[in-house]
Amino acid sequence: MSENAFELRGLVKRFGEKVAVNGVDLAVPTGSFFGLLGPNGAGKTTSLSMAVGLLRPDAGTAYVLGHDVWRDPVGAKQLLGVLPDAVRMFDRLTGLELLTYTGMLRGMPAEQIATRAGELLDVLGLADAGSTLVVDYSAGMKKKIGLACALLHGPRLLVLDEPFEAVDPVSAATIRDILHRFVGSGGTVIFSSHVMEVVERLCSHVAILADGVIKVVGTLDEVRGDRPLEEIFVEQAGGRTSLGEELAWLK
Ligand SMILES: Nc1ncnc2c1ncn2[C@@H]1O[C@H](COP(=O)(O)OP(=O)(O)OP(=O)(O)O)[C@@H](O)[C@H]1O
Repeated sequence: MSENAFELRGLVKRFGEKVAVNGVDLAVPTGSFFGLLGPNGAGKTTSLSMAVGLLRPDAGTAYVLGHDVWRDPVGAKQLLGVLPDAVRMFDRLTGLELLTYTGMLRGMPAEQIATRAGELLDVLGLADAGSTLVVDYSAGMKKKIGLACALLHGPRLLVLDEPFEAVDPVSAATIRDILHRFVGSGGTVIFSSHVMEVVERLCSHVAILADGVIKVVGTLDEVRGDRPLEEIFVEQAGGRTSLGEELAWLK
C-alpha cells in the first residue's frame, strides 16, 4: 500500500485574474486524521474539489492511494468518499432514496445498500427523516446525509469539506466517533475546518492554507509546538485586522 493515502502535487487553479490555488503540494499519510485549516477564501474548497475530481485543475496532479484522480477516476473514486462543500445533491429525493441512488451509482448490491442505508440513517439520527425530501432538511441534516452518502460504499479515504459546520453537538460527537472508528480500522480522513478546537481534538496532522498556498504542514505537535493552534493560524493567515475608526458608529 502507498505510504500516502492522498497526494497533491503542484495544484493550480485560476478564476480569471484570481489565482485561487497557487501550487499546492500535500502528502497525507495513510491512517492519518488530517485537518486542513485556512481563512475564508484561502482556497481550501477549490483545492479539495480539484483533488477529488470535481473541478479540473489548470495544473498539477492528485493521487488517491496511488491512483491518479484525473487519469484513473474509476480506480480513485472506488476508494474515495467525498463530502463536498456546497453539497450538490439530488435534493428532490428522500434521504433513503438518495442513499439508495448513491449505492446504485456505486454498483452496490440492493441488499447491501438497504442494510447500510438503514444503519447510517439510524446512527446519524436521520431515521425519522428517511422519508423527508432532502430539500426540506436543515443545513446540519444535509451535512449528515452527505456524510452518509460518502460512507455508504466503504471507502478507504474520506475527503470532507467542513463536516462539522451547522451540525449540533450530539451529531458532532457521533460524527467524531464514526471518523475515529474509520481511522482506527486503517482508513484516512482529511477534512477542512475553521474550528481550531475540533482540529486540535481530532487531528494527528494539520496543514494551514492561505492565499492559495500551504504555509505550514506537519503533525499537530510539530505545527503548534508549545503554542495554541489558533496563534499559529492567525500568524500564518496574515494576522488580525484591528479596528481603527472604522465602525465607530456601531455603539
Ligand atoms: N467558481 C469560482 N469563480 C470565481 N472565483 C472563485 C470560484 N470559486 C472560488 N473562487 C475564489 O477562489 C478563492 C478561494 O475560494 P475557496 O472557496 O476555495 O476558499 P475556502 O478556503 O474554501 O474559503 P471558505 O473558508 O470561506 O469556504 C476565493 O477568492 C473565491 O472567491
